[in-house]
Amino acid sequence: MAHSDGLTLESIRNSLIRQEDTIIFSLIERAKYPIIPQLYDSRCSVLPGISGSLLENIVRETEAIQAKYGRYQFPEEHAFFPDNLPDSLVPPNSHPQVLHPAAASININKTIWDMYINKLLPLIASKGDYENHTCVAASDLECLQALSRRIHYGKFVAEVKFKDASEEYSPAIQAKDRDALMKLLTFESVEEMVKKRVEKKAKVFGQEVNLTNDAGNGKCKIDPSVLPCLYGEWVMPLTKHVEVEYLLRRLD
Ligand SMILES: O=C(O)C(=O)C[C@]1(C(=O)O)C=C[C@@H](O)C=C1
Repeated sequence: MAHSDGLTLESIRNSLIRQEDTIIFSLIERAKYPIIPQLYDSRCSVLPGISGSLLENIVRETEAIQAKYGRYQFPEEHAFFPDNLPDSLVPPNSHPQVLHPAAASININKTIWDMYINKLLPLIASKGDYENHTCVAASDLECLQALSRRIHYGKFVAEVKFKDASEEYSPAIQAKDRDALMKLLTFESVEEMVKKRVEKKAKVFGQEVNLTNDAGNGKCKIDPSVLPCLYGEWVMPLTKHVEVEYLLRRLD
């Protein structure tokens, strides 16, 4: 069903499908590099007078620049270090506001950061060193932002589901019944399809391409089985968590 803002569950799902490509390409890029412990450990910081890990500092400062130029005016964008961001120099965009204003209070980037560094990275890279630490941090930031956008897109999914069936969702929202909301918004068959598709995309996008052998020797730049695991254990559960958090505030 299309709403006044033009959104449908199908259009939102199409966006999630396209975002899979971004996530998988960014992970394939990140898999080129090792895990450099000095990048993630604040005790190893080589920056005089600066606290926090090198990655934290690069992300914080990159976000400050992007905030200045309007990145966080878009409700699908969430900063990892939202405190003390500079004001945007760009005039507010004129897109209609689709989400309930309470959406702005939901940011689960701390959980996404922890999942990415401690769970996902070890599945796609091993410890080592690479001279250009900043280059690796930039690649981490690409992955983190792509994952964050996808997971927080749950707010849009939830908004459309609510508008499609407010009479079903409202009693569970009023009762603050998280389990009932989770049940209402879960589509197991869709989740199974997503897991199969991301594995297949990783196989296709990650293959070696050469002129003599189209099949690329079966070699893959990233282990395709990481993708259904990433989506099944973290991306979809966290998206659903965002959906529930959003719905709980939807009638405020
Ligand atoms: O497509 C939906 O209905 C969603 O809510 C998105 C999503 C996902 O994260 O991919 C989450 C929950 C559903 O069970 C299926 C898929």
